[in-house]
Amino acid sequence: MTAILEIKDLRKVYSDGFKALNGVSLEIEEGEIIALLGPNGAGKTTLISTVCGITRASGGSVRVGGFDIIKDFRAARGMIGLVPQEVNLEPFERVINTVRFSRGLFGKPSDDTKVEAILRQLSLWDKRDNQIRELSGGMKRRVLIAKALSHEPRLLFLDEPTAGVDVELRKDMWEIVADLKASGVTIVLTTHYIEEAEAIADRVGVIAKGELLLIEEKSELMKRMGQKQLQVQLTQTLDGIPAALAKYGLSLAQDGRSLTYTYDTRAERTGITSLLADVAAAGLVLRDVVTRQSSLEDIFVDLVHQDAEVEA
Ligand SMILES: Nc1ncnc2c1ncn2[C@@H]1O[C@H](COP(=O)(O)OP(=O)(O)OP(=O)(O)O)[C@@H](O)[C@H]1O
Repeated sequence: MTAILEIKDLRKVYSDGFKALNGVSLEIEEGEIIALLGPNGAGKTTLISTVCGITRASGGSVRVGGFDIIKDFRAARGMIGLVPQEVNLEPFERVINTVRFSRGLFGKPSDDTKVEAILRQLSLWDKRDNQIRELSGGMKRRVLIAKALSHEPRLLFLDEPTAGVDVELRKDMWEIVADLKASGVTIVLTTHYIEEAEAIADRVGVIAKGELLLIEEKSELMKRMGQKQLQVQLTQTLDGIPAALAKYGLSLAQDGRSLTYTYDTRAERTGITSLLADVAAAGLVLRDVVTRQSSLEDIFVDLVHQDAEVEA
């Protein structure tokens, strides 16, 4: 596989001195779907704008399909499609002309067969002669995607494609993204929705305060999510973990009144039955037992939180 996007140590300092990107490095293989998760103001839009040449980087480098975004701007930009967060369409323009015009902006010869294929892929062909103002919000978002695809880019950025969209439309969008991937387009999307990243991404990146804290295969993250914790609450207070329970790798709560056991839900044997038997054999009396599943959301919150602590 070849990298369609190579970002090295990308930095952005805005004119007011604000550091929005603090050395982000990232490689994306052709055909992947990457979801970038991050809280408000994390730098997601700045990252996309810099790659697309809308914002100028303060340091670092970006190559798209091997082309440097500064030295070979036209070639690099021609490979990218951008679907912005905000709907910025001309209300009185017809759908088909909007897409034709965008294609022309990239210097591509007019090709109505291509435009038709794009409109059909996005279920907009029946609306081709409608004015933009006559479309629903979901259709307008699809027009934005059609525009972004008009010059046949290989890498598509979707900046919060489902922000403020209802559940049904969100699922439609996920299907569109899956279709685009099947047609060979590499996709980078930003989102606040963890379930969105879970549903469609191959890899998930977490950005906070201008730094990429993690980028990992979704399946690896899912493995971590497979971990569950069992908290054994006791009637007595312990000073330490009893030797008879050493093999379970337990952690003792600060107040000495509960033991926590971490296990893999998908393992053949979780070890819970023998743990509880050994707890009883060690003379400990249970007050309660609580289980908890770690989710992608926990991982996300932990990471963002740790980052804030390091900085404090
Ligand atoms: N033109 C600008 N001048 C100064 N600061 C800016 C400018 N544009 C963005 N910022 C700041 O850079 C930081 C990152 O903004 P950015 O829009 O990239 O975040 P984001 O992760 O996309 O957030 P959201 O999820 O809210 O869209 C924010 O603190 C923002 O205020």
